Amino acid sequence: MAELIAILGAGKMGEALLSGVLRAGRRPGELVVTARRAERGALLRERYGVEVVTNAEAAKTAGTLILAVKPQDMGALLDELRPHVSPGRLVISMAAGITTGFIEERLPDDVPVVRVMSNTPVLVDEAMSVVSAGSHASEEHLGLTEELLSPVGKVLRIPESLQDGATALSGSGPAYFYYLVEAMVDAGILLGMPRAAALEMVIQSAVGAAVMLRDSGEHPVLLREAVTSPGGTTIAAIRELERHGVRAAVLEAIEAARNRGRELAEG
Ligand SMILES: NC(=O)C1=CN([C@@H]2O[C@H](COP(=O)(O)OP(=O)(O)OC[C@H]3O[C@@H](n4cnc5c(N)ncnc54)[C@H](O)[C@@H]3O)[C@@H](O)[C@H]2O)C=CC1
Ligand SMILES: O=C(O)[C@@H]1CCC=N1
Repeated sequence: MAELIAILGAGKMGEALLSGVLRAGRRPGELVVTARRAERGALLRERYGVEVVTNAEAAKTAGTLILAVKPQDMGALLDELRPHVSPGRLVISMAAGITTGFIEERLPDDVPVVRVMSNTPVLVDEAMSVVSAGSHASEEHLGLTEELLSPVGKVLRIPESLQDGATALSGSGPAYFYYLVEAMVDAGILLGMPRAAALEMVIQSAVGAAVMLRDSGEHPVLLREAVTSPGGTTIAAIRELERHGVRAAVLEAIEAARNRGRELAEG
């Protein structure tokens, strides 16, 4: 039997990964989950057919432990796991801000830790996941992590020093696009459109733009220039975006997210 994988703290991200790993062909018997609330565990058991165990049981039985709790809950979870984790286990953390050093300090010596930042498009196999090795994690551990994540999207190796930046850029990234969609739909309402029609127009424009960004091989600047006719409508909108400092706001917003990530490990 393949080694057991445990997802500890299966909330939004843990469940998204669980569903992705199952879609990728693993059997429910190859996975276990832990949950703080019994009802949450029962729901996951019913929805996916996976066994729900305690954190201690997961640590004792699983070869790979995926930590998917909030950063604020990580210290308490690691204290609970410490007596049960042996050096053979691979620990993968999905938490924002929490460094591999934070985890290594709280677990027995030499436990390999890989830090991952993924995003919610895991749910549609379009995640962006970035991975970094802790001080005891080898090429094999990075490879195992990539094997788990690649069926649910793209995976990139990055130095751990860039993890908080990646969290701000791609971990939180989907939220910025949803926010822009919301704002554009509001603009449609302002222009007198029915909400449903505005939503359809904006979503399809977003999907079309995303597919062109991914598949055309063109730089985003060239794609935008192709939409922006001389003396036309698009440049009138771009002038307003520039006048309101939207580019500077994006730079500052993403820097603020990076800085917040740095604070999270401090509790
Ligand atoms: N939501 C997102 O878009 C992303 C979240 N993340 C990271 O993923 C992690 C989880 O985030 P979400 O899924 O959004 O949060 P969530 O709150 O939906 O899930 C966390 C789950 O862990 C459970 N939990 C807490 N302590 C526990 C314990 N000791 N034992 C068992 N279960 C426990 C909670 O009850 C909850 O169900 C966070 O560290 C976050 O930084 C990373 C990338 C994207
Ligand atoms: O907002 C957060 O803290 C998490 C991490 C990246 C996306 N969501």
